[in-house]
This record gives sequence, C-alpha cells and structure tokens, in this order.
Amino acid sequence: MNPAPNLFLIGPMGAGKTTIGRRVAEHLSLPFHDLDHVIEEHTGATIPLIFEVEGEAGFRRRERACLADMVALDGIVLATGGGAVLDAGNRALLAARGFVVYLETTVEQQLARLARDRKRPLLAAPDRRERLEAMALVRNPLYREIADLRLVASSEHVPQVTVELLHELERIWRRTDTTAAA
Ligand SMILES: Nc1ncnc2c1ncn2[C@@H]1O[C@H](COP(=O)(O)OP(=O)(O)OP(=O)(O)O)[C@@H](O)[C@H]1O
Ligand SMILES: O=C(O)C1=C[C@@H](O)[C@@H](O)[C@H](O)C1
Ligand SMILES: [Mg+2]
Repeated sequence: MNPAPNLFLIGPMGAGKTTIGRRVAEHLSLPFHDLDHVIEEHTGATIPLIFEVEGEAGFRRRERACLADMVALDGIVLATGGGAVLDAGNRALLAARGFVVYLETTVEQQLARLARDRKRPLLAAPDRRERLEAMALVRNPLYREIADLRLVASSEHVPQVTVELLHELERIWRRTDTTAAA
C-alpha cells in the first residue's frame, strides 16, 4: 500500500501525467484529478484564456491556490501541470503530502506528442524546440528535487507505460510495507 496519502505526477508538458495518471488511478481504484482541469473549472475559463487575460503570473496564482486545495485531500491521484514545480511552496506541499512520481521525457518526444497542440500557451513560440529546451534546463532539476520515483517511459505505448509505473509502485510500496512491519 502507498504509505503516502496521495500519488502526485510531475514532469514536463507531454510527459503523460494526465494520460498515465488517469489510467493508474483507475487501476488503483483511486479518484483522479488533473490540476489543469481543476483550475479551468474553478476559474470558468480555459487555460489559454487565463493566460491571455491574466498572463502567466495570474495563471500561476490560480495554480498555487488550486494545488493547495487538492493536496489537502487524501487518497487521490493528481496530475499536475508541467510548471507547477516552479513555485517552491508548491514543491514543498507536493513533497509533504504525497508520493511524487516524475515522468521523464525528451524534447524529441514532446515535439512529436504536442505537434498539433494549441492549448498550451507556453508552446506558442516561433521555435518550440528552443522553448522546450529552455524550460527543461530550469525545470528538470526541480522535478528531480522532489521526486520519490523517476520513470523514464521506455515505450510510446500508453498501456505499457501505465503497467511499468504500476509495477514500480507495487515494488516500492511492498518494500516500504516490509520495512515498516520489521
Ligand atoms: N507514453 C506515451 N506514449 C505516447 N503518447 C503519449 C504518452 N504519454 C502521453 N502521450 C500523448 O501525449 C499527449 C500529451 O500527454 P498528456 O496530456 O498526458 O501530457 P501531460 O504530461 O499531462 O502534459 P501537461 O503538463 O501539458 O498537462 C497526449 O496526446 C497523449 O496521448
Ligand atoms: O508547463 C507549463 O508551464 C504548463 C503546462 C500545462 O500543463 C498547463 O499547466 C499550462 O499550459 C502551463
Ligand atoms: Mg496534463
């Protein structure tokens, strides 16, 4: 069993936090929440519109508030947005309130997976590769800082990655159980 109250997925845009998180939650019979969707619901506006009206700073304020609400829950799987770890307070909350899985990916994979995406305002750049590389430079150390588990998805097949993550969690949580019982 998960010794932490929650399971949190972190990692860059297009790493699969939403996709894999939803499937893992289903397998674990836990409620799934996606922080981006929570923000949109609370605001009554899409993420692109929030960025357009309030800028990234406004979006980050809303992200902080919604993240604080979500981590207060118990027994959930939460997929965060790619930039949630930029805030030190968010990082502290995630580390304190759950088991943190860092889904790793490469810029190459991001470019392929998000090629047709128009819903991520930070990707609206003339050179997407350059933008993603710059973000990785700043953010990857922050993901690493709070990760309890790093998963380099070896497959482009979503069900396969889901199974890989479930196996890793089972292995780690079984070990934690044994240690606690000893
Ligand atoms: N392991 C995978 N193999 C192939 N495609 C994937 C994989 N993981 C995710 N995808 C695809 O990549 C796209 C982006 O995935 P997803 O929305 O889950 O990313 P995310 O990590 O939640 O990103 P964000 O931080 O922007 O919310 C989706 O179309 C999804 O189907
Ligand atoms: O990487 C980011 O900063 C973002 C990722 C998305 O999940 C959204 O949270 C938003 O588009 C910003
Ligand atoms: Mg997502």
